[in-house]
Amino acid sequence: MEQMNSRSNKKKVAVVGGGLVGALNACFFAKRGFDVEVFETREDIRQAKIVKGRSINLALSHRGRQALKHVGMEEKIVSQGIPMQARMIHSQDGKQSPIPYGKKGQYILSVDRANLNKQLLTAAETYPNTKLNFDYKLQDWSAETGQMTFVRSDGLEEQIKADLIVGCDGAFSAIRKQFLRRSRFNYSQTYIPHGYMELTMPPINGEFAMKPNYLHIWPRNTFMMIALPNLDKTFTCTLFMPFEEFEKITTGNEVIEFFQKYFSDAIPLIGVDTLKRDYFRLPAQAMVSVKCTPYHIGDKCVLMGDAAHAVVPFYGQGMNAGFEDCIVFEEVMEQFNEDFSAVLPEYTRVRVPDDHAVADLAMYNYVEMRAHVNSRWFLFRKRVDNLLHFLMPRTIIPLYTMVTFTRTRYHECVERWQWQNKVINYGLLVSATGLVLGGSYLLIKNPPDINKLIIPAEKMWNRLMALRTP
Ligand SMILES: Cc1cc2nc3c(=O)[nH]c(=O)nc-3n(C[C@H](O)[C@H](O)[C@H](O)COP(=O)(O)OP(=O)(O)OC[C@H]3O[C@@H](n4cnc5c(N)ncnc54)[C@H](O)[C@@H]3O)c2cc1C
Ligand SMILES: Cc1cnn(-c2ccc(OCc3ccccc3)c(C(=O)O)c2)c1-c1ccc(Cl)c(F)c1
Repeated sequence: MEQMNSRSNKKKVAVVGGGLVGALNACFFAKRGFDVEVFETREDIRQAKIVKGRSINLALSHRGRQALKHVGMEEKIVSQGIPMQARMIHSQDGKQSPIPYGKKGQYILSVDRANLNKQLLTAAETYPNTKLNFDYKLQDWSAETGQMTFVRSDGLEEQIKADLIVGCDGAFSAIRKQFLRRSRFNYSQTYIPHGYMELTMPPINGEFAMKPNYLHIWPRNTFMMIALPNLDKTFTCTLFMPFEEFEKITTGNEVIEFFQKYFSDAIPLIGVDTLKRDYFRLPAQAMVSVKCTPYHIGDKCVLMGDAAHAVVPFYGQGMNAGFEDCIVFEEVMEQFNEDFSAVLPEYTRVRVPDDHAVADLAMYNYVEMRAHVNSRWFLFRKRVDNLLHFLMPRTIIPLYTMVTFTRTRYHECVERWQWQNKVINYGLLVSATGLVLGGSYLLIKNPPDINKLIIPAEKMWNRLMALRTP
């Protein structure tokens, strides 16, 4: 049965995918008065019990909040999130070191993924010109006619047409498949060797097991773990580790041995039995990075969110970038007066460099943290970042601050970070040179009495020898 757009003179927009970005996008288009229909393959999660295999909570930061603000959802979502004002770095010896993110107002929020998705779906549904369709799986679609074929769980097919198709169907997008059949569509995907597993840290005596207003990080080079707080006073711990390491651990005792070696302080907080049980609840999940361009086909279809740019989660920006996609598209719609034939190519031109930059940043972070970052290095880097920013607040802005607490375009964050690194390296070179020249000048001007030097050195040597155990 073909459904034509006959309900209003406004064009019909079909949002494929009712996840985080699709649900938010529906609000953006509905707010503009379009005739919006959302098609989601899953059942309505507001009636379902648990959404298996998805990260349970997420870090929401400035970019995502600005998008929520545009549709009047920021306050509601922020009120249901838990602020994380600093990182809490867990060293291997169990020491915990807080490092603030910046000024008082600079914090990220731990938000529940399922709750956020439900709230956004309900917000979309409040618009009279929006309809949500669940159990609609996109099978195929035509770029020429804008006709989509959906299959239902009873096997029935349904053809539906729209003036604009917005692909928000995630990293393994069915909408994107049509793009892959076309020439001059550039696409790359990378699965990283690490997987992730989520473990729950229960409350202790009804209270959070750790300080709640922190992003807890256990950086162990190859292995990393983070913990974000939940409103029910649990923490969701995410363990990142190469799949081959996950596969080596096959018994409960091996889980405990592994945690004893790398995350010993977490064992009493998660609990031995909980740890042994949760570790085998679900297998480790894969992480993929997807980059593609262009994001549009003609004036018919545009990709947003993970369908356009799935990123590895080592910067906490995937959802924030997808939410920012919605703002950028909105800005271009305003600029080109909703003329899709102009809006879509301009959206690709403007947004691709930034989404590729955040994908590269996330991958860079993954490589950097896996290779170099243990707790000592993490602390050192962040303290240096914060000190330089304190000394030269307008010249040196930590990369993480630009990405997380501003709407500076992602690609400009990278450019500025590269420029700042040059300034810092140049400054270090000049100071090192000054030290060497100054030191040499002083040595030449007032040469030391070598005899005095020799005696202390001799005395030091004798002391060292005396320390030697027989
Ligand atoms: C471990 C992990 C931790 C993360 N942490 C963070 C974080 O801290 N902060 C952050 O900003 N981001 C984070 N992310 C990234 C974030 O989860 C994603 O960027 C975000 O979910 C993307 O939203 P989306 O709507 O584009 O895609 P999805 O959330 O994947 O939604 C896609 C929707 O489309 C539906 N769908 C799929 N195929 C079809 C079809 N054929 N027909 C109809 N519907 C379909 C799906 O059912 C789903 O509902 C994390 C990701 C992972 C894996
Ligand atoms: C979910 C979420 C939200 N933000 N971040 C995040 C990411 C990177 C960071 O620093 C990079 C760096 C630290 C030290 C040296 C170089 C780079 C910081 C920080 O500065 O606190 C915070 C994460 C996150 C996600 C996964 C892992 Cl594994 C992780 F550790 C944290």
